[in-house]
Amino acid sequence: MSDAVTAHDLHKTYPGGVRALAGLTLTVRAGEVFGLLGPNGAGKSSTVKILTTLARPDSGTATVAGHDVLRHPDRVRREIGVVPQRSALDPMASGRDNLTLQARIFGIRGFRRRVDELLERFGLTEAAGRPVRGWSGGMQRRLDVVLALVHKPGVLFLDEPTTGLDPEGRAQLWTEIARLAADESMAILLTTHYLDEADRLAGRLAIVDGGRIVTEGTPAQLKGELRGDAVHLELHLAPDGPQARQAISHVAGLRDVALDGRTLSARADDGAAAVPAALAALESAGIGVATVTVARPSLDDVYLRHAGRRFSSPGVAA
Ligand SMILES: Nc1ncnc2c1ncn2[C@@H]1O[C@H](COP(=O)(O)OP(=O)(O)OP(=O)(O)O)[C@@H](O)[C@H]1O
Repeated sequence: MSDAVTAHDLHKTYPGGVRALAGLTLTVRAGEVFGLLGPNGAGKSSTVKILTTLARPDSGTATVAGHDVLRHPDRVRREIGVVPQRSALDPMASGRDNLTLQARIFGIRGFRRRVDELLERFGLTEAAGRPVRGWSGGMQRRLDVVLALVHKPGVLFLDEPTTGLDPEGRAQLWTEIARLAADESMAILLTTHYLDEADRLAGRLAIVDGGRIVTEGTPAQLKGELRGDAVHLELHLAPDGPQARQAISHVAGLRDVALDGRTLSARADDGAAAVPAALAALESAGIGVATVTVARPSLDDVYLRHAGRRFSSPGVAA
């Protein structure tokens, strides 16, 4: 299967010295949904901007649908659909007028049928004649996706598509995205800072942190790397952290002990069996524990392992 998107060793530093990309490399295969998962500021949007020809890297190379993004940006633009983080809809125009304008820009013949089909498929036919500003956030976002699909792109970029949507709007859009990927055999590059979104939609995903990919694989592979259970112990007092970490580092059955704020995390082949010994060790060190949880590994645990902190740490938006 050919590669729909390749990025090799992308570097980008913005004026003022903010380093957004520090050697990012990724490949999206034709027909797959690839998730780029990372917290705010990780470099996801900078990657999308380069791949969609809206920004240039300082160094590195990239191709989309077989075209070099720097040498043939016009060819790339014809092959891609982009749903940007901020909606590009004209709020005063109707849904149908927004789509018609887009179809004309791309010079699509017989676009009325295509527009009607897409409106129907995304459940927007009834609202299509009304100005977009009166639509719900979820409907507007679905129209953003439709807008990106009018010219039948082979590669679709979705930049944090569900940010700001209520749970119902998110669930509906997830269903549409999953269906799109299955029906259209289109490559989709999805950026998100929602772990559950990446888990649900991406066939493969890469975790991006500090402008580079720290790990990649299928969600199941990434979680499978983490043998056994995830044990999380929340301490009463954050300053106890280092001593608590020391205290449980010798407990039999626990490994990969990490401290983030006042939460100690560890892996265990049998979490339930290891917890009593961990609690006893902490008690004899005079350290109070507020909560204990034992769970199957999640993508959050994968993130912790590779980025060295929890996804939901202060300063890391989840
Ligand atoms: N135009 C710009 N000028 C200066 N700094 C920028 C610019 N765009 C992005 N940055 C900085 O580059 C870093 C990476 O930003 P980027 O938007 O690529 O990350 P992100 O993972 O998409 O985050 P978000 O989810 O907030 O969009 C951040 O520190 C950001 O503040």
